[in-house]
Amino acid sequence: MTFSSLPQDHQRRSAGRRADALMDEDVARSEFTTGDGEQFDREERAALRRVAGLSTELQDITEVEYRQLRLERVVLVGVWTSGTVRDAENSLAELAALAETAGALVLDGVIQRRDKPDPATYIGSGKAKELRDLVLESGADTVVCDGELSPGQLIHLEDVVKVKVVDRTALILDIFAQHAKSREGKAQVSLAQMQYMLPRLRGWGQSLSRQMGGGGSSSGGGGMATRGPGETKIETDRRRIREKMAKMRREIADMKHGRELKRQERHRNQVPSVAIAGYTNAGKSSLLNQLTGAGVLVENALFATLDPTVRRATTPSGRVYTLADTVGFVRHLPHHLVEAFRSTMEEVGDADLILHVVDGAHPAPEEQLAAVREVVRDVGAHDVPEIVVVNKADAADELTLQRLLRAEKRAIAVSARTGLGIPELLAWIDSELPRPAVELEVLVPYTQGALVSRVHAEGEVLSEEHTGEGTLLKAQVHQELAALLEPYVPAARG
Ligand SMILES: Nc1nc2c(ncn2[C@@H]2O[C@H](COP(=O)(O)OP(=O)(O)OP(=O)(O)O)[C@@H](O)[C@H]2O)c(=O)[nH]1
Ligand SMILES: [Mg+2]
Repeated sequence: MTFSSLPQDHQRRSAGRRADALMDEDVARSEFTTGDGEQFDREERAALRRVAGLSTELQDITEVEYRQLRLERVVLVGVWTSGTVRDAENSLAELAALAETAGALVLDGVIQRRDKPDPATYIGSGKAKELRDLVLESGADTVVCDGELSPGQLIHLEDVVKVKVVDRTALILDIFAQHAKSREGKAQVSLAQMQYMLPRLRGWGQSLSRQMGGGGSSSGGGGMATRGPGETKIETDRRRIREKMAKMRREIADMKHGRELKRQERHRNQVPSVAIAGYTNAGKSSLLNQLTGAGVLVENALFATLDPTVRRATTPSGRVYTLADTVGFVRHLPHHLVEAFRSTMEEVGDADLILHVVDGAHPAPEEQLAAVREVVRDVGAHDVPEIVVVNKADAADELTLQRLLRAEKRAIAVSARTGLGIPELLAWIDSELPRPAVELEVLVPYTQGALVSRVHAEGEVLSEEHTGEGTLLKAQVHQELAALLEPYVPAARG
């Protein structure tokens, strides 16, 4: 990613770029909207509002030409049904970031105020024609809609704007497909893509049948032609896809079994686990790197991480725990994907502690917190203790930080970039990890040094003394370690 994808960057840029008369008019109009519950201004309803500053087109002509060779040129369109104009613009800015992450060049973005999306064409039919003009004027080859469209809406809107129309769901699926690395991650994404594709086959099938009809089918006999060849073709395609999906589900179930075993292993060793969850681009991977020194990919792009990474880490007091990085959340995460990515969510549900990372420099961090919590609740992780880690404190404004820390009882401000607040966070993690259950006193001979190290790493050492016979330890350890130490309990040796 060579250009910035952060929504707030768009906003910053948009603030300084409102010279254009049309935009000025829009800005002026937006002052009439004061938010929820108010009757929509008539003019507002009629207008296709241009969201300023969304274009990521570069001024440098050589770079533009280079990018035009390989990137799709897109225009974004959203239907704004509730909330303030800022909410609507944020949503479209996020869509722009998603489109860029998918490798597209965003030329323009518009939103329409409506009670609900038009059942036929998503935006109103009149607006769809205006959108067609915008597409022509900007030279776009794709329209991206900020929602999940029905198969019919996609087809009808495509008929009007005469370029490819994709929705938010398809876009996110595409990003996931580009980024998934592990075999399981890849399988899950293609399963989700097939699920999304299945009800939308009709459209492709229809145009296919038209083509075939034109070419003249070779079936000859009129008797069996009660069904068009196209329809038969769709049915075969559907069946093939269903079979493939079933096969894929079985494969995923097998892979899941392997992961399950690994997790049980970790459980048996009673290594406490901490899961990092949070909205996409909040800085989860950066935090993992800060806490463990791991070299996990950090990118100013949405969904840089699509496979759960688990690292071993040590608290300041020397206790070992595992830290899992997870896939980021996004609003309106396609339903099939929530299902498909349950695997990484399961890490979250199973953890002893959740570090919920939120980007303190984002314009709407509270919304991100809420969106993540909704999914966390969905996977049954509601009783796992949570620490809210307000990240990017170096870039966030002080008021926002104060507001978040006041609202969230268990929160801490950090910067994964500068290291600010990290020692405090580590100390907090240390105090939150479950305490080992068995307290014992042992005299471990010096030949068993490895065992002493394990007590340090996995248990809690209360006192340690080096005697002539070995290390005299008073410690709290988990069951398994207690069993290994059993022979060295002085009383047992008589
Ligand atoms: N200013 C600032 N930027 C940060 C900080 N932490 C992370 N970033 C930046 O935020 C962007 C996203 O960081 P990642 O760690 O990849 O975020 P993530 O939550 O893992 O993102 P996904 O895996 O894409 O969901 C990168 O450009 C980071 O450099 C911070 O403390 N301060
Ligand atoms: Mg990441």
